[in-house]
Order: sequence, then structure tokens, then C-alpha cells
Amino acid sequence: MFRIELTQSDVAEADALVASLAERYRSVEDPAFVREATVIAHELPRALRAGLTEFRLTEPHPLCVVGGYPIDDDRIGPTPAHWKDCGGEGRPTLAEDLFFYLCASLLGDPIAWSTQQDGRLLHDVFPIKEHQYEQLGSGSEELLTWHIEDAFHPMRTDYVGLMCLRNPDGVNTTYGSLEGIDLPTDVVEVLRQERFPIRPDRSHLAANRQNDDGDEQLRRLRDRSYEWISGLDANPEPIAVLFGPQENPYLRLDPYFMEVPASDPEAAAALDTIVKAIDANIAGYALKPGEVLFLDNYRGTHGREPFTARFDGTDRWLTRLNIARDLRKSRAHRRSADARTIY
Ligand SMILES: NC(=[NH2+])NCCC[C@H](N)C(=O)O
Ligand SMILES: O=C(O)CCC(=O)C(=O)O
Ligand SMILES: [Fe+2]
Repeated sequence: MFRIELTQSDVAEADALVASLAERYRSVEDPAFVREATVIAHELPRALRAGLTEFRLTEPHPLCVVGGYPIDDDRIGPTPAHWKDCGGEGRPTLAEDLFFYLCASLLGDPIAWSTQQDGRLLHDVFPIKEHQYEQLGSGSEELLTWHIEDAFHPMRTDYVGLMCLRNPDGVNTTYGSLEGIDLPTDVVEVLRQERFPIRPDRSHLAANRQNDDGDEQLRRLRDRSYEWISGLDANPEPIAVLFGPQENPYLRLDPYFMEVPASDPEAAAALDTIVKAIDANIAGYALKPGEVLFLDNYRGTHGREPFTARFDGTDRWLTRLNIARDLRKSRAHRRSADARTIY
């Protein structure tokens, strides 16, 4: 994996920047911060900026870890019980949120899904009791099967960022890719065709909806998004699993939510081949508090190993950002040029 290690003076620089921002902004969701973040990110330590730029431009590996940012476990307080209780202003993790968001801003622009976690930009990923056995980031007892994030969505992002706030049992994030794998050319050809129906993962379904605020227009847009998702759930659209460069093609799949019809055995066999190839090379990495992981969501899949949650405020806690390289690709689904929520 590609690693960027902050030195002591890098940390001091980043801390000073974050401390000054924490006096001006109360949340990374503040539209004024979102507007300024790209400019402010240029005040991060040079080695960090250079590393993230290299990761973005040369695609050296599907994973990039930024290590060395310190976290005061007491100051961030207990791991919350549900994301609906901890978004927006007043988070004890404001400093960590700001640092994470600025790093992300060197790769692209974070976006929010109207259908995920109340339309927040910054998601929380910790175990939620009612989700123990679900295929959700908030699950725990089940292996979170590997996936491209939001694979079903035409506007899924280029990167997924995960910042580790705590991970007391060293639970592994899993990752896989096509690196070192030579798929037969006829299989690749089939995988490049739109023959693979995919359903939305459960995190976008109305069953997980909490948000109902906002004006009339906002509610209508949100209703429309949920309708689109449930339509897709009932009638999955066939997508291509591979795209882009002939060698080292990009990936788009979430096998748990994909089923090829019996009428297309050739496609079923091709999907089976790539899933087995990626499965054979799955690796794991246990994020440490303060580490930020950026996953290249075109090049690598990821998931999470099962664990037993405690539900006592000491559980594993990550935050998550979805980062787009080109906001314009989703412009038709956002309310203004600089709005971040995709409807
Ligand atoms: N294979 C899967 N489990 N896919 C769904 C991944 C979890 C989803 N991204 C979430 O936010 O909860
Ligand atoms: O918990 C992890 O390490 C990964 C979670 C994940 O894949 C997700 O939330 O989509
Ligand atoms: Fe994920």
C-alpha cells in the first residue's frame, strides 16, 4: 500500500491549522467551510500534499494510508450509538473531522448522498445494535463482503476516505484488486459489457431513512431519490463490471447485490471468475487511531472482517467521506454548481 507518514513537524503544522479552523467553523458540514476547504488544504504540510497528489495522479496502489495524526481518546468521547444522534455541530471530533476533510480535498470534492445518513457529507461508521447482522458499515457480527463503494450508482465516487478514531480490537478492513491477476481475454471482454444487474445496497434504502426536514422542494427531491432507489431495487439495471484502460481496467462490482439471470450463463461464469480471482488475494489492514485510509474506488474493493461489538461507548469508530474528482459529472443531480448533495 502507498503510505504517507507525518513527521512531528508535519503534525505540529497540521494541528495549528486545524486549531485555527476550529475557532471559525463548527462543523465540516458548514457551507462556508466546504467552499473554502480546497484553498485551506493548500496550507497542509507540503509532504502530505505531495503524497496525496502522487497517489491521485500516478495510481500507485488502490490504498493510501496517511499515518501519524494523533488522537486523544478521552477528548473524542464515547462512540455514539447511532449516526442520527451525532451529525453536524457540537461533535467532539471537530479537529479530526477538519483534518480528514482537508486531506480529502487534495484528492477531489466530497459529496453527500441524499439517501445516506441524513444527506451528511461526513458519515460515521460504528456498530449499531439493530444492524448487527446487516450488510452495512454499521454491522458487526457478519463479514462485510467486499465491494466497490456505491457500485450500483452511476455517480459513485472516485475515492472513499475512512478515518480511524478508534479500533480497540484491531478489526481489519479488507481490500482486494486485480493487481497481479491476469484474467482470460474472453472473460474480460464479457465483463466489459452491460450484462450484470446490480441492486442498491441497503444503506440507501428508505428503511434506513431518518431525514424529513427541509423545504417543500427539498422533500420532493429526496422523495424522488428514494423512489429511484426502490425502483432500482425492484428492477436492477445491468452494468459493466470492467471499464477504462485495456490493461489494469477499473472495477465496478458489489457481488453480494448482483445476480446474473440464468438466461446469460456466459456472464454468470465471467462474474464468478473475477469474484474468485479477487477473493483469492484479499488482504486485511487494521486501521490505527488517527490513520486516514483513502481507497481508490475504481481500482480496489474493500470490506470489513466480522467482530463482536460492545455497545458501551468503546466500540470501533471510523468516519467516512465520498470524494469525487469531477463534481460536474453529478451536476444534473445537484441543486447548484457548488451544492454537494446528490439527489
Ligand atoms: N457488500 C456490501 N455489504 N455492500 C454494502 C456496503 C456498505 C455500505 N456502503 C454502507 O454504507 O453501509
Ligand atoms: O469498516 C470498515 O473498515 C469498512 C466499512 C465499509 O466498507 C463501508 O462503510 O462501506
Ligand atoms: Fe464500503
